[in-house]
Amino acid sequence: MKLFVSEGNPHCLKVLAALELTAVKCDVQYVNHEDKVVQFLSHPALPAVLLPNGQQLFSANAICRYLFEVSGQNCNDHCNQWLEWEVTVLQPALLRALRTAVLQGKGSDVSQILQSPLNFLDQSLLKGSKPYLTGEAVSVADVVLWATLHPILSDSSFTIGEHPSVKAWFDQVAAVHSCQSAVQKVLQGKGLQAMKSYMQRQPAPPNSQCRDAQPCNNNPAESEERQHSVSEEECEEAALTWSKGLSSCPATDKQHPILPQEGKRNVLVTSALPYVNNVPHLGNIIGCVLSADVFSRYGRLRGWNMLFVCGTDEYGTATENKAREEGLTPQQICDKYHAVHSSIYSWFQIDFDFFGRTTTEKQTEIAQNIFWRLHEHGYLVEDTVEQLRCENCQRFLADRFVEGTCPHCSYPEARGDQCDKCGRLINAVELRDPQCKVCRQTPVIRSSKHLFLDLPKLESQLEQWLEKSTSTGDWTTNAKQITHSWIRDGLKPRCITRDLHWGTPVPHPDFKEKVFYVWFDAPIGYLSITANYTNEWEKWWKNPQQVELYNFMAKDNVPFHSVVFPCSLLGAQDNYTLVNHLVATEYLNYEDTKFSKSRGIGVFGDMAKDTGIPSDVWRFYLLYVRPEGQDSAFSWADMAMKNNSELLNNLGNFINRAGMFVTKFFEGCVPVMELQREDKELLAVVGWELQQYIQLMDKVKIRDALKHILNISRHGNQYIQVNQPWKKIKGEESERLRAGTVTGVAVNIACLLSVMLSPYMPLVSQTIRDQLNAPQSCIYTMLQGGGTFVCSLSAGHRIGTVSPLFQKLEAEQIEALKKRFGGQQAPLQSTSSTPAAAPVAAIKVAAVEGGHSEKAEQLAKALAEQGDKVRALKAQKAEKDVIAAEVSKLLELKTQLAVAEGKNPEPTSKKGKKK
Ligand SMILES: Nc1ncnc2c1ncn2[C@@H]1O[C@H](COP(=O)(O)OC(=O)[C@@H](N)CCS)[C@@H](O)[C@H]1O
Repeated sequence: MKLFVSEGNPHCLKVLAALELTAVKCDVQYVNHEDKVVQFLSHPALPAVLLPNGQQLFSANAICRYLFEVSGQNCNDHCNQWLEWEVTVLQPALLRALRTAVLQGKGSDVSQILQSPLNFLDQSLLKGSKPYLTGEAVSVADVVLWATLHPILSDSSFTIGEHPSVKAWFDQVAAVHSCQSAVQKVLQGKGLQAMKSYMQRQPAPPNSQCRDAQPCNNNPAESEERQHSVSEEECEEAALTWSKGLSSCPATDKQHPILPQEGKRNVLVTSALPYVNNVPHLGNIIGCVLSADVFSRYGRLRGWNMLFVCGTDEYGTATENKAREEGLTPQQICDKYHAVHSSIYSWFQIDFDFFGRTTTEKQTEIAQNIFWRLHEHGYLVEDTVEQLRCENCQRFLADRFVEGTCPHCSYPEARGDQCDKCGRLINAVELRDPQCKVCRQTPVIRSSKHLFLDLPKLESQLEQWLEKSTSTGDWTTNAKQITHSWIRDGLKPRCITRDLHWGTPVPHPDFKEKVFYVWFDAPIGYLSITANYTNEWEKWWKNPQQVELYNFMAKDNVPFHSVVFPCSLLGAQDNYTLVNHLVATEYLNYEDTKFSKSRGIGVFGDMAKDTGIPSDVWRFYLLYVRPEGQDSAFSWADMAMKNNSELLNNLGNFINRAGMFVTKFFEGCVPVMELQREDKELLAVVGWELQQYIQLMDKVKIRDALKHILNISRHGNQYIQVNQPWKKIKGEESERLRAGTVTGVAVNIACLLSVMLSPYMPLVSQTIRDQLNAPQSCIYTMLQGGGTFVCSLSAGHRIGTVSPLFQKLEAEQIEALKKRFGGQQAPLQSTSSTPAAAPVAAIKVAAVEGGHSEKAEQLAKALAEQGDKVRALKAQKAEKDVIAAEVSKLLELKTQLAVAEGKNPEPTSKKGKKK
């Protein structure tokens, strides 16, 4: 066996380390970077190994794996997964980092490029709590990842943030003698500079940002770079794929009820169930239903057997309050707002297979069944709780409906769960002078017996399941982190009953006046909604062997889906399907503030349709700014800009031009195409973008995948611009032929774009296919496997009538919309004659708005947001220091507001405040 390596080649480091570590017998030959060791490749590929049977390996990871296997150390699934991650995420990022550092001298960019993969590695090592990646001993995965990271992590001139687990692991592997010796051989003690000559010979890497969790770089210059690095083989392969044309597709019409099928990928998709007591805002829409819809549509196009369910979450205090506010019964509120939700989602083209609700008999039946199973297996415990009860309102008060004087700092407006002044957590019964926030009467303390889900008893089962689910499924990083922090802090029993009327009744005779807590009840809604769709619901929900479950939500919902609900199902011991892929977004904010249902801040689902902007454009923009990895913001000005630049000038312009050339220059029929090198390069680049799109969509990176669609139309526009078919069509025969080829390739790219757009902009996608008269099978063919870009509109194909797809959004129009819709939520027409009571927070804001300056208004807003932030952090059980820092900002804002309102910044007496 012979191994060929070159000095200064970073890929050779891992191979030499693996060779020494495994002690496999092998001749090592040093060659130049340009030497073509593997004859049948058009470009030099090093390292390479010549095996005893004459075959060659020329992927560094494959060589390492081979060496370990020969020495009897096989790579298990976990190890394979790390190798996969290294090659698809870490290595592209590292090469980019090396490129910027070594060739462009921009060492400061390295940290940003590597932040996301290093965070991921750090978290995984922390969670795995083993010295090495796959266990107690060094594996091929450790060698490969260590070698990739070595050039950067061993150079102290880079500051790349704190990754304590990575550091400990890296130092351990670096201390292995074989690794040190490999470093010496490859870098010759010259550090990064040893790699300069190798790096200079490498083509610019593809836009690898889009492969990991970082925001996608949408820079056309980088796409151009990718085009220049296409090899001869890639061109030929792309042309061969293209020439295969369409394959016939199986029937894709949905047959209800959709049930799991043998031999199919059966995918059950749930979107979090939005609360029925209000109109959903844009944050709710992107956080759950729209994201789930895009993934379900994509899955269907891929030929997976998908079922997508959702519905309204209808029980709980919030509904009771809304009913009181609107002078309706809770049931009337549910009926009214369920219809409002349905109509909003249908306008947004959310293609549920079933949109149900939680106030149904099936819900009672299934929730009570799970309850009894938990009871039977000893996972419920009783405890007595002291609560505040308002005799005037005749109900126990949830924490957020009581206010009083803080027992710690005497602040008179402390809430039932915390004091906004001193930041301490409060038990509502400890408040001095408590008041019911609805009627302002003084509540009394009553003891009440409740049932608790014994989470500590279920903890080990939960951890075992989590280990498997998070390592085999696609859980977003925030979902893993939030879950991890809950487990880290230790699980406590959780109360699952409430002294309310509006809820699923607790069936136990000792608790017959009580109902289930909404967060025990709501996720059971997924099951009952499916049961209302089909009697055979258990084929989805008691079938983990055959079904893969995706849950879509935003970060605040995570612990209920990753800890509490799985514990309910595990404890019930009925072979329930548990979540395999927990997909949580961060938050979408509104301009520079937070969406707020109670204060009516932001754009709400019902307003969107009144703007006159098509629902596909709303979908596009929300998906373009989908809070993947970090919070993002809806901005009117940005929406107009993205519409005008990306949809109109880029995507729409390309598709329209391609179609118009066919219409104008070729009488509506796709011309003959004779592919040249330049066309094949484009096919390869477009094929590569398609593959990236599929890889990202498979991993539910919806926002990043969208950027690849836009890259394709950018490539297409550039191709048209360079080739100028409108000029060539007037030239000689060969030029006219060239105009035909360019037009034919372009219109086929337009067809591909319609397929890729389908999950995002269903109407626009269908309109493009109608305009191109494209065969239905194009969708099926192009999304098969890892993505195949074929010629679907062959020469002679007659297209339909082409017309523009998008309209410009003018600055004045957007300003007017912002004024009209950008502030407060318009009240929905109430069906009762009683005027709707304004929520408490809204009254406070209104008071400030009425009497004081704009500054006070801004501060009031900021204060409310900061209050939300503090509460969210507490709910997420964030670190104490983090909470304390945010509480001190909150207090500072409070003082500033008091000053802006001309008041004494010290807390005023409650009596004075009320006046
Ligand atoms: N600002 C936001 N950005 C993204 N996603 C958000 C935002 N605010 C909330 N959400 C998510 O929306 C859905 C629905 O939220 P809602 O408060 O109406 O309902 C619930 O949280 C529960 N009824 C869910 C029971 S399964 C949710 O996923 C939020 O995380």
